[in-house]
Amino acid sequence: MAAALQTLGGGIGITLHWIAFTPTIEQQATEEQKKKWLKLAQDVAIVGAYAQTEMGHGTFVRGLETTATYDPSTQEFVINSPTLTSTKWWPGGLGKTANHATVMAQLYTRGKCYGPHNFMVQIRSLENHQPCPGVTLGDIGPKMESNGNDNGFARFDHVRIPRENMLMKFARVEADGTYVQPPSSKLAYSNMVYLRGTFVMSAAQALASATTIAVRYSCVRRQSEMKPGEPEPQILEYQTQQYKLFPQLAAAYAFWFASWFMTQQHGSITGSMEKGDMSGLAELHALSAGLKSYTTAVTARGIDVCRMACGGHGYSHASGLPALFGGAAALCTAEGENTVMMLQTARYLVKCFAQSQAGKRLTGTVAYLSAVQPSPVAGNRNMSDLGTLVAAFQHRAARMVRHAAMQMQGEMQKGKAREDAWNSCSVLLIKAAEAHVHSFVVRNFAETVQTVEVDESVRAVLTSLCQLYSLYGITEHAGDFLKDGYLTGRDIDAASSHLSAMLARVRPDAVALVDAFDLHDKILRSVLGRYDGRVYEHLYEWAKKSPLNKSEVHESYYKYLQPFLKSNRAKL
Ligand SMILES: CC(C)(COP(=O)(O)OP(=O)(O)OC[C@H]1O[C@@H](n2cnc3c(N)ncnc32)[C@H](O)[C@@H]1OP(=O)(O)O)[C@@H](O)C(=O)NCCC(=O)NCCSC(=O)/C=C/CC(=O)O
Ligand SMILES: Cc1cc2nc3c(=O)[nH]c(=O)nc-3n(C[C@H](O)[C@H](O)[C@H](O)COP(=O)(O)OP(=O)(O)OC[C@H]3O[C@@H](n4cnc5c(N)ncnc54)[C@H](O)[C@@H]3O)c2cc1C
Repeated sequence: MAAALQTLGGGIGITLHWIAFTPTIEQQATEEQKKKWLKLAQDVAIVGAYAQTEMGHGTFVRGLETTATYDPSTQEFVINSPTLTSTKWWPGGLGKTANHATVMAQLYTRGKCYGPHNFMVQIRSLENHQPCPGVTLGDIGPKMESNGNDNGFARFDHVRIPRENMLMKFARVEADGTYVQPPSSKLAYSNMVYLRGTFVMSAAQALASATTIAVRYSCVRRQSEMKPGEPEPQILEYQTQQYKLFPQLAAAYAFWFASWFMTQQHGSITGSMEKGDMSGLAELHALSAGLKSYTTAVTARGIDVCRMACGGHGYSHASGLPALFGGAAALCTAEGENTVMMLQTARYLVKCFAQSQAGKRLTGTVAYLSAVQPSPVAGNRNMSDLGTLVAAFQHRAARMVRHAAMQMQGEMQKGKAREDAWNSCSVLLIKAAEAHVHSFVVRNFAETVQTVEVDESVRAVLTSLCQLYSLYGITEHAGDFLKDGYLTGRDIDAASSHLSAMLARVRPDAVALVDAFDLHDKILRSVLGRYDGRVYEHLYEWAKKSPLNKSEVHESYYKYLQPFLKSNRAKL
């Protein structure tokens, strides 16, 4: 049943039940509370939404307005939406599907506010699905994509819930209203860290789908003449088509491997946190925020490149690419707007840079910041060597982090407040954080292809893909590498020619590389990306099913066109 509903997910907004509501119970509820709600959620005996964002606040969680005020006389929390802008707005499934929600609200007890905490609130009757007393619900209306999901709104008019409905794994309120501090105030945000980590895999899968569609179609589609008189070639024979698609294909693999690392990191750091060791939380937050931001942004752009690479048929919903793009675009905003997330990573990098300046040896994904950076040397580097490529990306990131941090320090030395110095350097900070995440993705890609247990012939293909991804990044951001002379013009030229060679080397394996994603036609939902390649027959069948083709002469002719034509002809 649960599995069936999981597949139904895209239809009635149950997706967030699985990816946000249930994990929030797992991560924020006590063992006692899990006994009460977790199995109900896992068996879909209740359906939940993750209700955090409000009409007036999504990014700034500390600014949320919904209140949860503790009443010791009845040992209840009173959930209230005090203003219009406090209306919960956007949560998936909230409009019509969910009968429960974890509601993020400002906790008040004994007249003091302790910030945002999660509360379990039943929002609809389990008998007739009507909204519970004091709860107003609805759908927020059509969106860019994913209109099968009822992203909804909710207002609470002094709704009373038992004290035990506060998710109390970390922070607690005792029966008399005493607030018990959590080990870290940010543990209330831990489910967002988890969800951001899952977005990295969502991005990888979306880019894998788009490249599967575009590469397969590029082998079916023949167009133009490469040489006069010769048959029209597959469009994948054009170097420009390879230059559009293969870097996206390489990025799909790179992000897939990055999501493996993210999942492993999340498991080990949250495992340590369970034992009270919070030391890894800051790195986990910075990595998940940066990777989520970087991979979703590259994926959204990459899917649109794949759409354009399929010409007119790419613009048709038959291709599946517009829907993929709409879904990926949402990933750039949901679960932490990308700019804000990348600034969180920048905040961590500036902090680490200051620590390394004070002599601390850095570890983890920022270790390279305290490594002695090789001084810029003349060209003649081996630009096809993965070690050389990884070092170049780390040098670029370290230089940009140092530059942004020093720029900020300079602003403060001129007398600017820290917050003003931060704001006036935030474009530099974003670029430095992006360079940092990019260098992590390249390093992780290189380490994975060198260590993953595969046949050597497969390793060779993956190595070419990793070189292609890295060389594409260097040529696309050449200025960053040239700025301090670490790479020379000759190195960049060498990178470009190696990139061309990699395009040709990947070409014979391109279809195998997308087939390896093993995405069934039912998942791809694309006429252009069909496994059997029978595009044109199925494109025609698909078009014939268009609702407009139900009648030979559409009713709009009689209503609008016929009178319009008639009146125009009468004037002749
Ligand atoms: C933008 C945020 C992070 C700001 O939070 P705030 O409390 O204001 O923190 P500061 O920026 O002041 O930093 C203070 C301090 O806290 C650290 N920190 C922040 N967040 C975390 C965290 N999650 N884990 C650990 N540590 C954290 C930060 O690093 C600072 O540490 P210092 O040592 O430097 O002092 C916050 O408002 C935020 O997360 N906003 C985004 C909201 C969001 O993600 N909403 C998602 C809603 S659910 C959703 O969209 C679902 C979608 C599903 C779908 O569609 O599929
Ligand atoms: C498809 C979809 C599904 C969603 N599902 C859910 C859900 O299930 N549950 C839920 O609770 N929420 C959900 N959301 C809401 C989502 O989490 C928020 O929209 C997101 O966190 C962005 O917040 P916002 O809308 O307030 O954007 P804003 O923060 O208002 O962004 C507007 C602009 O302000 C900029 N900005 C904001 N703060 C800063 C800053 N400090 N520094 C620099 N620039 C800044 C941003 O970069 C952006 O350019 C969903 C949203 C979408 C699109």
